[in-house]
Amino acid sequence: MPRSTHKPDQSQDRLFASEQASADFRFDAAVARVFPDMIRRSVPGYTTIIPMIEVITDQYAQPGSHCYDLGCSLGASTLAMRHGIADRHCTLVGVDNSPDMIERAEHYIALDDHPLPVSLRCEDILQTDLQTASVTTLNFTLQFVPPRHRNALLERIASATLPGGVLILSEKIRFESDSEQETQTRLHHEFKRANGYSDLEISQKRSALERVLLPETLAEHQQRLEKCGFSEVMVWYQCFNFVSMLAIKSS
Ligand SMILES: C[S@@+](CC[C@H](N)C(=O)[O-])C[C@H]1O[C@@H](n2cnc3c(N)ncnc32)[C@H](O)[C@@H]1O
Ligand SMILES: O=C(O)C(=O)C[C@]1(C(=O)O)C=C[C@@H](O)C=C1
Repeated sequence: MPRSTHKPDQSQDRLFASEQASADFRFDAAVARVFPDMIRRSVPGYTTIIPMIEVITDQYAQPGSHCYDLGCSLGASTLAMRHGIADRHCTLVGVDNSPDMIERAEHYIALDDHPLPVSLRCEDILQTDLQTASVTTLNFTLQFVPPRHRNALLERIASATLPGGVLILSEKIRFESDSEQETQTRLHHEFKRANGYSDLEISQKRSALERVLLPETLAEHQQRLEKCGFSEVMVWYQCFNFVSMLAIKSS
């Protein structure tokens, strides 16, 4: 009998499949390698949110302004912004502090045949320079920023945003009501199960994220966005405990 030539798919997320000592989740080389598969199978609505970032960017990108994708990972949200900007003359910047993510993002961006340049910065979004912004995206990034730094970051984004400009903020949220928290978490875990994750994978990833992904309530997000200088805040998408908001600066 010939030996099987079947090779495991290196791009499939099996990172939590075998029993392991709990360590904090990090955006390292192993995560970067499987990230497209991981985020699609873990975040309900991710495959809807990405194309809608293009639609929203198309509505709000102002010629001559900057557009920022903060925590761009492999550039999925950056590319959606690039296509939304189309032929307007904007400066598109993707920022991530994981060198493993930025290295792979360079590759994905080069494969996307489009004339608008993308400038990638391997920097901390808490430090990166922001100016004359019309569209800024934080697609599942703020949740990883330590809570004590979130206010200053959003103030900096709001003050760099031009009148009529927007912030697209997607986050995992928690709920005030224990019963809703329990139900929405169960539904999220069912989504992961339906996407082929085992109970062991779900529980080990949950432990790894416990100290690094710190969700807040929708009310906390909305109040802070308004306090930081956005005049209108709305939820444009929600699936279970994952939401995306649009925060608009008045024109
Ligand atoms: C869930 S991923 C974002 C997914 C991506 N926006 C997308 O739509 O595919 C979060 C990213 O934020 C980055 N990140 C977290 N904290 C950061 C910080 N302080 N500065 C820069 N990047 C950060 C991580 O390295 C990671 O790549
Ligand atoms: O909350 C979870 O269980 C997740 O796996 C979510 C999440 C995220 O929201 O960013 C966590 C880490 C990875 O970036 C992919 C997905």
